[in-house]
Amino acid sequence: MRMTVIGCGHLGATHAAAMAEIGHDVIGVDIDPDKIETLNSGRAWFREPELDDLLARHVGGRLRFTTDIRAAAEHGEVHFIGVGTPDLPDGSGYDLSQVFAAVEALAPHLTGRCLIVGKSTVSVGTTAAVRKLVHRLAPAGEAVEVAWSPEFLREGHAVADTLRPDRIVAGVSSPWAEKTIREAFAPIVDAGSPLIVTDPETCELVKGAANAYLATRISFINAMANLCEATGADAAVVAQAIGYDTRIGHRAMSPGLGYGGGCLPKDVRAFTARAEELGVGDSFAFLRGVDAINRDRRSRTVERVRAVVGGELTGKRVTVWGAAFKPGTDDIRDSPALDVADRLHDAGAVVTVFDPMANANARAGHPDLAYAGSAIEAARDAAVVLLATEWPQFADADPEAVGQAVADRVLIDARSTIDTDRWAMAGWTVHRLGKG
Ligand SMILES: NC(=O)C1=CN([C@@H]2O[C@H](COP(=O)(O)OP(=O)(O)OC[C@H]3O[C@@H](n4cnc5c(N)ncnc54)[C@H](O)[C@@H]3O)[C@@H](O)[C@H]2O)C=CC1
Ligand SMILES: O=C(O)[C@H]1O[C@H](OP(=O)(O)OP(=O)(O)OC[C@H]2O[C@@H](n3ccc(=O)[nH]c3=O)[C@H](O)[C@@H]2O)[C@H](O)[C@@H](O)[C@@H]1O
Repeated sequence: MRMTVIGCGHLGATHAAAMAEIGHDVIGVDIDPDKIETLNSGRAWFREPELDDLLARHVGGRLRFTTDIRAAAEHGEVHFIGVGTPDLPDGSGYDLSQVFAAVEALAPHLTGRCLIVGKSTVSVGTTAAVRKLVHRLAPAGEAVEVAWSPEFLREGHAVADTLRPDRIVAGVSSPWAEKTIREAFAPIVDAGSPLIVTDPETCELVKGAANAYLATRISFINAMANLCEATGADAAVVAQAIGYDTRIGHRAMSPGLGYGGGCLPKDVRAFTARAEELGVGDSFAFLRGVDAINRDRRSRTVERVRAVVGGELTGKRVTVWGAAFKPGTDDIRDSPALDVADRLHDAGAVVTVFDPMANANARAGHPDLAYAGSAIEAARDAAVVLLATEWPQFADADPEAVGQAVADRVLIDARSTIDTDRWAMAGWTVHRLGKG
């Protein structure tokens, strides 16, 4: 099929490359010429495992990128929308301006039958609003249909999650839209991923529900972490023990510093705001708690560092291992690690950060912090090392080699990832968040 993907960021560039991989003829569109130039050279403008291989394989063949929305409009039978949907600064919902700008740019060039498929995360009711706009602006009128098929990929696993998703969900309004979506995703469905076809409202709510539920699990175990820290108990063991119940499971249950990134935090807030707008805010009041617990973990982490260095941060050398919001990416959007690093810096600590992938983005966005080229270099003369992003190379680091760099062998594991005994054998005092 001939397809376009509008918005070539973490979601869109990955989706475009994956659609080419399964045999479609794809044009990716973005408003940022620098991103387009990088993508047309066969690599992504951000770090994502496997993505550059796919881009290198297909760019110049059945995949190309452009800023020319008109050319793209003429090319596509299916137009995916993958632009950003940040939350509004006052937390009252999504800022949908990128979605509406993309549709306003695309629709006037649509002169024949085609399907617009939203992939961006939006609140319930957005498909209907987009459909109305499209029918007003497109010369082909109602021959242009609008469906939604939200994305569930995780950064760091984006390619695998797109090519072999746990499920695909599509919200459609006609048999033709369903048939077109089935054709678009056929190779993925044939390989075993279930495709759930539903109405657009249910589909929009599936995405909101999934992220709200994942965030709730993480905040639940972090509320347990608060309780464990107050009682001398161990939240990691609680998570492990309850997780053996197959109804509960072990994933998205790791206690520590809490969730960050460009999605879970804003999606929880926007979902809650939309429920309030629709008069069912009381049913989702607990999600305000989920968000509050998550924010509080960052404050508690700062306080733990302060306590460990003796109550006064001014002039104390603190190493922060990690800047990305999670391992496997250079994405620093709403990164818990950098938020804590900033707060430590603001409280007078001398903070040095190292991240295996995200140093450059962190330096650009947080220029007041100091950065090092390796985990050991970052630890030089430190009074405490804070492991803030769960990169495996931090857990695997040689405690003796790091020990020779630091002033004091004191480590705070904010991600429940360190083998405490191994570090203790090398003379380290290890504090683990979630353990009293
Ligand atoms: N990053 C992720 O892991 C996932 C993201 N999502 C959702 O996907 C959407 C996109 O997120 P990301 O890819 O992370 O954002 P991003 O910020 O990486 O990418 C958005 C892209 O859209 C481009 N853009 C903005 N306005 C445009 C327009 N009018 N026309 C064409 N391009 C335009 C931007 O230049 C940027 O390259 C959001 O709704 C997000 O919640 C959903 C699942 C996973
Ligand atoms: O809508 C989205 O954009 C995506 O949001 C998340 O994906 P992602 O943000 O890439 O990362 P996760 O692996 O879910 O981690 C999010 C945050 O939670 C933290 N986390 C994760 C798991 C855990 O047990 N504890 C915990 O604190 C991570 O460190 C990270 O900061 C969802 O997992 C995806 O399914 C979804 O598509």
